[in-house]
Amino acid sequence: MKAQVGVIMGSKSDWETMSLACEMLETFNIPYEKKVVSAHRTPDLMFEYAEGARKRGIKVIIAGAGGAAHLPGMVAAKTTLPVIGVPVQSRALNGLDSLLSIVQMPGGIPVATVAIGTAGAKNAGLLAAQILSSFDDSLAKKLEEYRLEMKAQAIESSDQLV
Ligand SMILES: Nc1c(C(=O)O)ncn1[C@@H]1O[C@H](COP(=O)(O)O)[C@@H](O)[C@H]1O
Repeated sequence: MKAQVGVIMGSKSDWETMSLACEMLETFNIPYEKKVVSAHRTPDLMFEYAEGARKRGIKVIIAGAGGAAHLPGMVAAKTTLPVIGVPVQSRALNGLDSLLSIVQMPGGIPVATVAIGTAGAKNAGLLAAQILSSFDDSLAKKLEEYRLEMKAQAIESSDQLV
């Protein structure tokens, strides 16, 4: 099936984080593609990817990068698709550098920035699913079920406070 979500990351070393976004997309049976693309190391490929994404049927892009994390913002500059930015936790500055590089976009070029690290990556997958659910009732239903399951687990967890 044709990919609806493009999951890109600055390096293979980001996969440990970005795989959480992919797992979430798999939970909701959303077809996706994954690729290493870097604003710094493969700028031409990044432009090509961003410019061609909509034409190829991609509806949402999830872009993760660490450190000087320019990838999400630069991809957003070259497409009008929604871009979700995942700040990967860096070793030197714990991901604060990644977060600030992604979140402070200039007016006119938005990136929906999630939290640092794996929790952010998981939410990025979920947010992509929620965006797609605006035009897909069966996906909206699956998201409702996911919420109900989470609620039941939270309520049950009280019994485990021993
Ligand atoms: N921030 C970027 C970009 C970019 O923004 O285009 N490309 C690679 N990187 C980041 O460099 C970190 C270290 O990469 P390596 O582990 O390959 O040295 C990764 O977290 C990657 O996202």
